[in-house]
Amino acid sequence: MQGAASGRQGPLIAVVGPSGVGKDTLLARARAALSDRPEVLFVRRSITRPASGDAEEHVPITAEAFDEAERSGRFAYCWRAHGLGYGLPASLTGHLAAGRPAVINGSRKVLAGMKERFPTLSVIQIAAAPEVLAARLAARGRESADEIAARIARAEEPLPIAPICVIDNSGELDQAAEALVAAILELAAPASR
Ligand SMILES: Nc1ncnc2c1ncn2[C@@H]1O[C@H](COP(=O)(O)OP(=O)(O)O)[C@@H](O)[C@H]1O
Ligand SMILES: O=P(O)(O)OC[C@H]1O[C@H](OP(=O)(O)OP(=O)(O)O)[C@H](O)[C@@H]1O
Repeated sequence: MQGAASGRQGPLIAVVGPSGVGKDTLLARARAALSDRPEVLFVRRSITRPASGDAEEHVPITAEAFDEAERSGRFAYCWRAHGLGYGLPASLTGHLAAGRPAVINGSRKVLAGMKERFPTLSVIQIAAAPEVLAARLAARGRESADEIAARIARAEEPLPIAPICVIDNSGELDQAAEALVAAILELAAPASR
């Protein structure tokens, strides 16, 4: 509780990168690897998408319920992308206020606004070659061909905030997962020491 005593917010760690790069798969690995560090919160997002059995176990929410939750301030933060709404639970605010670290799957395009809201935000970027992304999205089978094309078109968008590191997930999942765990631990350390 050192962070709470000193008034310092815990680190908020956003893992970002284009669709298909492996964010959710890597986050699931990292969460399992850090199960002995319960103070590191892996945030469960509300998304206006039905549960799909993919690597992210999000909370499905209707568009109407999302709008209402946004209006009444029941998200710590929320955004829209790819025609969907994404919300972070209000409980995140208290977790950070207690000086504890949290990890989210973030959107590249809202990083600047998120940094204003959460000054302790750090960014970890995941990268992979565009042809790898296209193959993975097709194999994942969650989006239509048109939706996949739109997501690939956004693959090269620049980040509004410089990442503290870039992890290449074009190859072996194990290697990239190890790098992500190391990066999270380094960022999480000051608040949990
Ligand atoms: N290093 C990897 N090697 C092979 N397949 C991977 C790797 N990383 C992720 N995948 C697969 O690629 C697809 C997209 O991964 P996902 O975690 O859903 O990406 P994102 O959350 O960034 O869209 C999934 O089917 C996943 O199993
Ligand atoms: O602005 P962007 O960086 O493109 O990101 C937009 C949104 O898309 C991703 O989520 P989603 O679960 O819909 O997609 P993904 O798993 O294919 O990345 C990501 O986590 C963001 O919430």
